[in-house]
Amino acid sequence: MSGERQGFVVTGGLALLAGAGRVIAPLSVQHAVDADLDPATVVRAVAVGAGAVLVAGTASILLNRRLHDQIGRRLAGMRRAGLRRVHDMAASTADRLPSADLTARLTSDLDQVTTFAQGGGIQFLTNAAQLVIATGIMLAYSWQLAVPVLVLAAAAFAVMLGMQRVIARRYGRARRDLAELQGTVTEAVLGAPVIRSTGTGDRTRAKLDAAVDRARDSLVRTLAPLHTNNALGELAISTMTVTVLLGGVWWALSGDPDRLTAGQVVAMVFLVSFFVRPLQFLVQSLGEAQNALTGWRRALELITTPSAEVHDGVTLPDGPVDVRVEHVSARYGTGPLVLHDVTVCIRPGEHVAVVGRTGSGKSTFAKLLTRRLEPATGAILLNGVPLDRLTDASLAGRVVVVPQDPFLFDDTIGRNITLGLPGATGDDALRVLHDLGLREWFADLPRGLDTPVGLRGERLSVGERQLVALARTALVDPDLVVLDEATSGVDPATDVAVQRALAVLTRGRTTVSIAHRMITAATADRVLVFAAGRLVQSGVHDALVDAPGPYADLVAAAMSR
Ligand SMILES: Nc1ncnc2c1ncn2[C@@H]1O[C@H](COP(=O)(O)OP(=O)(O)OP(=O)(O)O)[C@@H](O)[C@H]1O
Repeated sequence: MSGERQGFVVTGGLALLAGAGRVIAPLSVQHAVDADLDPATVVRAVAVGAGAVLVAGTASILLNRRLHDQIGRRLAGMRRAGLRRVHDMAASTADRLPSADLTARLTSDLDQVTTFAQGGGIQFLTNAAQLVIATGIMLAYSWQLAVPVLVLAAAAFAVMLGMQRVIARRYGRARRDLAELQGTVTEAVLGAPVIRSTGTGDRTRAKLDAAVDRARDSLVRTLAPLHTNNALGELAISTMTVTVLLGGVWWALSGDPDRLTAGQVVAMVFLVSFFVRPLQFLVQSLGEAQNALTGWRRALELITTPSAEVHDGVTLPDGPVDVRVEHVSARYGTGPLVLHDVTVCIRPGEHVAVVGRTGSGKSTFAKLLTRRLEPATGAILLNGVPLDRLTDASLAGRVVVVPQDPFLFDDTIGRNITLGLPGATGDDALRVLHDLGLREWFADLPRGLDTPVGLRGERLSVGERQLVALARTALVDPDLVVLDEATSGVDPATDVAVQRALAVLTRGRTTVSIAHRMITAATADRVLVFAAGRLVQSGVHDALVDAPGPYADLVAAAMSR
């Protein structure tokens, strides 16, 4: 037997023991009653009953421990795998991927599974076992009394199930209203300065009040079916008890030789409640079980989404990188094409500046080069190898992106610079800062390399964050740099430092700069001009600026600012 199957058998066995232990009590009572409460039989019955309770309790504890342990381990594994997938997706896609949403969804899905499995799930198992055993004993005692009980139970089950669906629907509505309330509160808190400065406090308060009222109303609406269901359970128990009692007594009086003994009638009455309570519980927790199952399925779906990482591809051939873009067009998701039929070659060591109006497709072009977006048509080749066949491992450190606002980890400047190169030391960081002409900037730092940058680098300005990212990039010594120039928040002194560092970094290295300032375009080897998703001009600054066309217009617009 495989380990997993053996595990199921042990779990099932423990659940049966726990369920059976509870059902022994009515049997003991029956023996005691049928022996006319003979002291010896009563003592024996009590001893058996006590033993059964002990066995049921122990089985329950063992089952609890076992399930807690196994479920905990399995869910932790799923959480790890799921978060890894979210991280991979965030690193390898340019779509506006709601990674935070995915993480929140995974967390709540798995929490749902945990809550059910560790709480209701264990009870679900023992109650199911109890239901099966109680049914078996009732049928063994008297099918004549058991059948009406089962018919009544089936009817009660059907009604309770229908009611449960209503409850689930109303709970769903309540959950949506609560989420909306949460969203409204978050918006009001985050937008507080805007709300105050625009004098729209009253409107916000009214919106908040309405959201609170909606959430309260929909929560209240769940109560009526909930109470009805509980009442239905009680009604079912009473009806069945009366049926068994009246039926048993009437039968006893009929003088039928097969009639039940007094003890058996009493035991049947007990069994009815041992039968209906679990039924009620099962119906009530069916919704939770369904939610848990949906959560489990959604988490699995996320975990098994194929990874975009390339492990078994080709290694990027050594040396400076040449880039060939052949008839490439691109789109986001299922949206329209935002880049059309772009063809361009970038020589090894060439510094190309990409310019164009906002929305013209510059960043999309950069994302394509760094494999954060797949071309819809056409191909991109690095050193003659299609980009989608290059392994992630061979691209790491050789193709590097410097975003507009680089991400820094909550650590020191030194460690943020050295993190890309395993084994790099503070001396390496100092050397690279020196090479990039950043010693002066560095000298002004309060604690040198040990200066903490804060969460996401918030203690540094955008320009300074770019300086750290440029130093990090220079230390890794990549063959292709794709740089998105910062558009704002860079003071003149830092700007000079950035330009100086850039000049060193791009020297002899294939570089694609998304240039937001004309100075960057003017100092690049070549300028690519994009307009409405098309590459409309390509050439050196001096030649383009003198010819009438989009580039000359852009330069003129920049000068008139
Ligand atoms: N993640 C995305 N999902 C959907 N559409 C996008 C996404 N990113 C960009 N776009 C769309 O693609 C087009 C090109 O955008 P892109 O960001 O490449 O332009 P850009 O020239 O870099 O602009 P900017 O200078 O403002 O950054 C635009 O119409 C934009 O709305």
